[in-house]
Amino acid sequence: MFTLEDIDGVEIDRRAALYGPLADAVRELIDATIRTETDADVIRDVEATVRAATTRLRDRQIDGAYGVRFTPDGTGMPWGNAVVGLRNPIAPPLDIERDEDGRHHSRFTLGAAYEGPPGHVHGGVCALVLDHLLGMTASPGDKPNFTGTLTLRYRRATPLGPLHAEARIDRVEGVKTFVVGTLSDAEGVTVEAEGVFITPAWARD
Ligand SMILES: CCCCC/C=C\C/C=C\C/C=C\C/C=C\CCCC(=O)SCCNC(=O)CCNC(=O)[C@H](O)C(C)(C)COP(=O)(O)OP(=O)(O)OC[C@H]1O[C@@H](n2cnc3c(N)ncnc32)[C@H](O)[C@@H]1OP(=O)(O)O
Repeated sequence: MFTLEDIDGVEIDRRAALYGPLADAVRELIDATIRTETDADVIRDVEATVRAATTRLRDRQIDGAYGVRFTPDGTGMPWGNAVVGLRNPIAPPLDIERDEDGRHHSRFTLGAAYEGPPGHVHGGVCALVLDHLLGMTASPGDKPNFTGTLTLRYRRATPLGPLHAEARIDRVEGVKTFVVGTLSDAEGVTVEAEGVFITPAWARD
Protein backbone atom coordinates (compact mmCIF):
# COMPACT_ATOMS: atom_id res chain seq x y z
CA MET A 1 0.00 0.00 0.00
CA PHE A 2 2.85 2.38 0.85
CA THR A 3 5.87 1.88 -1.41
CA LEU A 4 9.53 2.58 -0.72
CA GLU A 5 11.32 4.69 -3.32
CA ASP A 6 15.09 4.39 -2.85
CA ILE A 7 16.12 7.93 -3.81
CA ASP A 8 17.85 10.82 -2.02
CA GLY A 9 16.88 14.46 -1.49
CA VAL A 10 18.68 15.63 -4.63
CA GLU A 11 16.65 13.23 -6.77
CA ILE A 12 13.39 14.22 -5.02
CA ASP A 13 14.17 17.89 -5.78
CA ARG A 14 15.00 17.05 -9.41
CA ARG A 15 11.70 15.21 -9.87
CA ALA A 16 9.71 17.91 -8.08
CA ALA A 17 11.26 20.56 -10.35
CA LEU A 18 10.41 18.44 -13.41
CA TYR A 19 6.84 17.37 -12.66
CA GLY A 20 5.61 20.27 -10.49
CA PRO A 21 5.60 22.86 -13.29
CA LEU A 22 3.82 20.39 -15.62
CA ALA A 23 1.02 19.93 -13.08
CA ASP A 24 0.86 23.74 -12.57
CA ALA A 25 0.53 24.22 -16.34
CA VAL A 26 -2.31 21.66 -16.52
CA ARG A 27 -4.06 23.38 -13.58
CA GLU A 28 -3.94 26.61 -15.60
CA LEU A 29 -5.28 24.66 -18.60
CA ILE A 30 -8.22 23.36 -16.54
CA ASP A 31 -9.09 26.88 -15.41
CA ALA A 32 -8.77 28.25 -18.96
CA THR A 33 -10.89 25.38 -20.34
CA ILE A 34 -13.73 26.33 -18.00
CA ARG A 35 -13.48 30.07 -18.63
CA THR A 36 -12.46 30.53 -22.28
CA GLU A 37 -14.72 32.35 -24.72
CA THR A 38 -12.26 32.32 -27.59
CA ASP A 39 -13.19 31.43 -31.19
CA ALA A 40 -14.48 27.95 -32.07
CA ASP A 41 -11.61 27.22 -34.46
CA VAL A 42 -9.09 28.07 -31.73
CA ILE A 43 -10.86 25.71 -29.34
CA ARG A 44 -10.77 22.83 -31.90
CA ASP A 45 -7.08 23.55 -32.52
CA VAL A 46 -6.25 23.58 -28.80
CA GLU A 47 -8.20 20.32 -28.33
CA ALA A 48 -5.96 18.66 -30.96
CA THR A 49 -2.84 20.09 -29.29
CA VAL A 50 -3.91 18.78 -25.89
CA ARG A 51 -4.71 15.33 -27.30
CA ALA A 52 -1.27 15.24 -28.96
CA ALA A 53 0.42 16.26 -25.69
CA THR A 54 -1.46 13.49 -23.83
CA THR A 55 -0.29 10.91 -26.39
CA ARG A 56 3.33 12.04 -25.89
CA LEU A 57 3.08 11.74 -22.09
CA ARG A 58 1.53 8.27 -22.37
CA ASP A 59 4.51 7.12 -24.44
CA ARG A 60 5.89 5.72 -21.16
CA GLN A 61 3.77 5.58 -18.02
CA ILE A 62 3.29 3.51 -14.85
CA ASP A 63 0.55 0.91 -14.48
CA GLY A 64 -2.34 2.20 -12.38
CA ALA A 65 -2.24 5.06 -9.89
CA TYR A 66 0.85 6.75 -8.45
CA GLY A 67 0.56 5.31 -4.93
CA VAL A 68 1.91 6.79 -1.72
CA ARG A 69 5.69 6.55 -1.85
CA PHE A 70 8.24 7.05 0.91
CA THR A 71 12.01 7.42 0.72
CA PRO A 72 14.38 5.61 3.15
CA ASP A 73 14.62 8.73 5.38
CA GLY A 74 10.81 8.81 5.73
CA THR A 75 10.10 11.64 3.29
CA GLY A 76 6.57 11.20 1.93
CA MET A 77 5.87 11.52 -1.78
CA PRO A 78 2.05 11.37 -2.08
CA TRP A 79 2.40 13.04 -5.47
CA GLY A 80 -0.79 11.60 -6.98
CA ASN A 81 -2.92 12.58 -3.97
CA ALA A 82 -6.17 14.41 -4.78
CA VAL A 83 -5.52 17.15 -2.19
CA VAL A 84 -1.76 17.60 -1.87
CA GLY A 85 -0.40 15.77 -4.94
CA LEU A 86 2.50 17.64 -6.57
CA ARG A 87 1.87 15.72 -9.81
CA ASN A 88 -1.92 15.91 -9.63
CA PRO A 89 -3.43 18.89 -11.51
CA ILE A 90 -6.83 18.38 -9.87
CA ALA A 91 -5.23 18.82 -6.42
CA PRO A 92 -5.36 22.55 -5.48
CA PRO A 93 -2.65 21.56 -4.11
CA LEU A 94 -2.64 22.23 -0.37
CA ASP A 95 0.61 23.00 1.41
CA ILE A 96 -0.06 21.80 4.98
CA GLU A 97 1.94 23.13 7.91
CA ARG A 98 2.24 21.49 11.32
CA ASP A 99 2.66 23.54 14.51
CA GLU A 100 4.66 22.40 17.55
CA ASP A 101 1.39 21.57 19.33
CA GLY A 102 0.25 19.24 16.52
CA ARG A 103 -2.24 21.67 15.01
CA HIS A 104 -2.27 21.49 11.20
CA HIS A 105 -3.27 24.36 8.94
CA SER A 106 -3.16 25.50 5.34
CA ARG A 107 -3.83 28.62 3.27
CA PHE A 108 -4.86 27.94 -0.32
CA THR A 109 -7.02 29.24 -3.13
CA LEU A 110 -9.86 27.39 -4.83
CA GLY A 111 -10.83 28.67 -8.28
CA ALA A 112 -13.37 27.87 -10.98
CA ALA A 113 -12.50 24.15 -11.07
CA TYR A 114 -14.00 23.65 -7.60
CA GLU A 115 -17.36 25.35 -8.09
CA GLY A 116 -20.65 23.97 -6.77
CA PRO A 117 -23.23 26.66 -6.05
CA PRO A 118 -22.58 29.70 -8.30
CA GLY A 119 -19.33 31.39 -7.23
CA HIS A 120 -18.94 29.01 -4.30
CA VAL A 121 -17.01 25.86 -3.43
CA HIS A 122 -18.68 22.51 -4.06
CA GLY A 123 -19.69 20.89 -0.75
CA GLY A 124 -17.86 17.70 -1.71
CA VAL A 125 -14.68 19.67 -2.29
CA CYS A 126 -14.98 21.19 1.20
CA ALA A 127 -15.27 17.60 2.49
CA LEU A 128 -12.27 16.50 0.39
CA VAL A 129 -10.03 19.22 1.79
CA LEU A 130 -11.17 18.74 5.39
CA ASP A 131 -10.94 14.94 5.19
CA HIS A 132 -7.34 15.16 4.14
CA LEU A 133 -6.34 17.86 6.63
CA LEU A 134 -8.03 16.06 9.54
CA GLY A 135 -6.48 12.76 8.35
CA MET A 136 -2.99 14.28 8.37
CA THR A 137 -3.64 15.73 11.83
CA ALA A 138 -4.74 12.30 13.07
CA SER A 139 -1.62 10.63 11.67
CA PRO A 140 1.34 12.58 13.15
CA GLY A 141 3.77 9.68 13.36
CA ASP A 142 4.53 6.87 10.96
CA LYS A 143 1.16 5.22 11.64
CA PRO A 144 -1.66 6.00 9.18
CA ASN A 145 -5.14 6.58 10.54
CA PHE A 146 -8.01 6.21 8.08
CA THR A 147 -11.25 8.12 8.05
CA GLY A 148 -13.95 6.06 9.80
CA THR A 149 -16.58 8.78 10.10
CA LEU A 150 -16.44 12.39 8.93
CA THR A 151 -19.19 14.80 10.02
CA LEU A 152 -19.54 18.26 8.50
CA ARG A 153 -21.68 21.24 9.37
CA TYR A 154 -21.95 23.69 6.48
CA ARG A 155 -22.62 26.98 8.31
CA ARG A 156 -22.69 29.14 5.19
CA ALA A 157 -21.59 28.87 1.57
CA THR A 158 -17.81 28.95 1.04
CA PRO A 159 -16.85 31.50 -1.64
CA LEU A 160 -14.30 30.59 -4.32
CA GLY A 161 -11.01 32.39 -3.65
CA PRO A 162 -8.49 32.47 -0.79
CA LEU A 163 -9.34 30.12 2.10
CA HIS A 164 -7.87 28.80 5.31
CA ALA A 165 -8.31 25.42 7.00
CA GLU A 166 -7.07 24.13 10.32
CA ALA A 167 -7.43 21.04 12.48
CA ARG A 168 -6.37 19.63 15.85
CA ILE A 169 -6.66 16.37 17.75
CA ASP A 170 -9.50 16.52 20.28
CA ARG A 171 -8.78 13.17 21.96
CA VAL A 172 -7.42 9.67 21.41
CA GLU A 173 -9.29 6.57 22.59
CA GLY A 174 -7.37 3.37 21.77
CA VAL A 175 -7.28 2.96 17.98
CA LYS A 176 -9.64 5.92 17.49
CA THR A 177 -8.39 9.50 17.10
CA PHE A 178 -11.03 12.23 17.25
CA VAL A 179 -10.11 15.33 15.26
CA VAL A 180 -11.90 18.67 14.84
CA GLY A 181 -11.32 21.34 12.23
CA THR A 182 -12.69 24.24 10.26
CA LEU A 183 -12.70 25.75 6.79
CA SER A 184 -12.81 29.56 6.71
CA ASP A 185 -12.85 32.55 4.39
CA ALA A 186 -11.79 36.09 5.37
CA GLU A 187 -15.12 36.58 7.19
CA GLY A 188 -14.74 33.51 9.41
CA VAL A 189 -15.73 29.84 9.59
CA THR A 190 -17.83 28.39 6.74
CA VAL A 191 -17.61 24.65 7.53
CA GLU A 192 -17.02 22.82 10.82
CA ALA A 193 -15.73 19.25 10.74
CA GLU A 194 -15.24 16.43 13.18
CA GLY A 195 -13.85 13.06 12.29
CA VAL A 196 -13.09 9.69 13.81
CA PHE A 197 -9.84 8.34 12.37
CA ILE A 198 -8.99 4.72 13.01
CA THR A 199 -5.73 2.79 12.91
CA PRO A 200 -6.36 -0.12 10.52
CA ALA A 201 -5.87 -3.61 12.00
CA TRP A 202 -2.65 -4.20 9.99
CA ALA A 203 -0.99 -1.09 11.53
CA ARG A 204 -1.93 -1.76 15.18
CA ASP A 205 0.75 -2.64 17.79
C1 LIG B 1 -4.70 7.23 4.03
C2 LIG B 1 -4.47 7.46 2.56
C3 LIG B 1 -3.07 7.93 2.30
C4 LIG B 1 -2.98 9.40 2.02
C5 LIG B 1 -1.62 9.84 2.44
C6 LIG B 1 -1.21 11.11 1.89
C7 LIG B 1 -0.16 11.81 2.39
C8 LIG B 1 0.45 11.67 3.72
C9 LIG B 1 1.08 10.39 3.98
C10 LIG B 1 0.93 9.73 5.15
C11 LIG B 1 -0.07 10.06 6.19
C12 LIG B 1 -1.04 8.99 6.25
C13 LIG B 1 -2.41 9.14 6.27
C14 LIG B 1 -3.22 10.38 6.59
C15 LIG B 1 -3.48 11.30 5.49
C16 LIG B 1 -4.66 11.51 4.86
C17 LIG B 1 -5.88 10.76 5.16
C18 LIG B 1 -6.91 10.95 4.13
C19 LIG B 1 -8.17 10.33 4.63
C20 LIG B 1 -8.66 9.24 3.74
O1 LIG B 1 -9.03 9.50 2.66
S1 LIG B 1 -8.69 7.62 4.33
C21 LIG B 1 -9.65 6.80 3.10
C22 LIG B 1 -11.12 6.71 3.47
N1 LIG B 1 -11.32 5.76 4.53
C23 LIG B 1 -11.33 4.43 4.32
O2 LIG B 1 -11.20 3.96 3.22
C24 LIG B 1 -11.53 3.56 5.55
C25 LIG B 1 -12.16 2.23 5.17
N2 LIG B 1 -12.43 1.48 6.38
C26 LIG B 1 -11.46 0.78 7.05
O3 LIG B 1 -10.34 0.63 6.58
C27 LIG B 1 -11.82 0.19 8.37
O4 LIG B 1 -13.19 -0.09 8.42
C28 LIG B 1 -11.43 1.12 9.55
C29 LIG B 1 -9.89 1.30 9.55
C30 LIG B 1 -12.12 2.50 9.46
C31 LIG B 1 -11.85 0.47 10.85
O5 LIG B 1 -11.16 -0.74 10.97
P1 LIG B 1 -11.90 -2.00 11.52
O6 LIG B 1 -13.18 -2.16 10.75
O7 LIG B 1 -10.95 -3.15 11.56
O8 LIG B 1 -12.20 -1.47 12.99
P2 LIG B 1 -12.58 -2.32 14.28
O9 LIG B 1 -13.76 -3.20 13.98
O10 LIG B 1 -11.34 -2.97 14.81
O11 LIG B 1 -13.06 -1.17 15.27
C32 LIG B 1 -12.12 -0.41 16.03
C33 LIG B 1 -12.92 0.69 16.73
O12 LIG B 1 -13.33 1.67 15.73
C34 LIG B 1 -14.76 1.79 15.70
N3 LIG B 1 -15.14 1.96 14.29
C35 LIG B 1 -14.99 1.09 13.28
N4 LIG B 1 -15.37 1.60 12.13
C36 LIG B 1 -15.76 2.87 12.40
C37 LIG B 1 -16.24 3.93 11.61
N5 LIG B 1 -16.37 3.79 10.28
N6 LIG B 1 -16.55 5.10 12.20
C38 LIG B 1 -16.40 5.26 13.53
N7 LIG B 1 -15.94 4.29 14.36
C39 LIG B 1 -15.63 3.10 13.79
C40 LIG B 1 -15.28 0.50 16.29
O13 LIG B 1 -16.56 0.69 16.86
C41 LIG B 1 -14.22 0.21 17.34
O14 LIG B 1 -14.46 1.06 18.46
P3 LIG B 1 -14.31 0.49 19.95
O15 LIG B 1 -12.89 0.07 20.10
O16 LIG B 1 -14.67 1.64 20.84
O17 LIG B 1 -15.25 -0.66 20.04
